[in-house]
Amino acid sequence: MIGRLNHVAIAVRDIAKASETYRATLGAEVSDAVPQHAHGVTTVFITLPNTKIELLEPLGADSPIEKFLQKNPDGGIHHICYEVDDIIAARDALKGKGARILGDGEPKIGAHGKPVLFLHPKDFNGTLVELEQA
Ligand SMILES: CC[C@@H](C(=O)O)C(=O)SCCNC(=O)CCNC(=O)[C@H](O)C(C)(C)COP(=O)(O)OP(=O)(O)OC[C@H]1O[C@@H](n2cnc3c(N)ncnc32)[C@H](O)[C@@H]1OP(=O)(O)O
Ligand SMILES: [Co+2]
Repeated sequence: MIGRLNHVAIAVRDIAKASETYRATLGAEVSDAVPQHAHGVTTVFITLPNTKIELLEPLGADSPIEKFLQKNPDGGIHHICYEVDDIIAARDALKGKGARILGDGEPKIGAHGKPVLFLHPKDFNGTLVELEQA
């Protein structure tokens, strides 16, 4: 079902500082920061030859990454995002196998303008999984 690795997301407290580490220390191509109000995070994407890194900073009072950063104050890997051809078919197949779809179970438009869904980390080896329609 899953296809390409779209991105690996890292939660950080200070996205400007983290972006500078990728740009100046690691020599990577770094995007501008974009507030994603529907998701409660600000994102920066680092383009690598074979995938992307998504930096996430909390946005607003109810950010879904706030608790994670309280547990991991230095930041850390937050989720991995796989592409799927048909997100509704993938969701329904996963639900049928007992996986928990987070939120209301309906896809939201993600950072790339495509539908995304999240799967509970307890169902996937302790890793929060995002699915993005290819
Ligand atoms: C910009 C849009 C989009 C894109 O296009 O790329 C994004 O990436 S948005 C990214 C941010 N959005 C989300 O993360 C949405 C989905 N997340 C959630 O619904 C919640 O964060 C959560 C995963 C259900 C966690 O809820 P929370 O209230 O923060 O914590 P809990 O205490 O309820 O956690 C339960 C359990 O799971 C463990 N956990 C939590 N987060 C992670 C994680 N990122 N990776 C691995 N494990 C995680 C947590 O430690 C708890 O475990 P126990 O302590 O053992 O109970
Ligand atoms: Co993501």
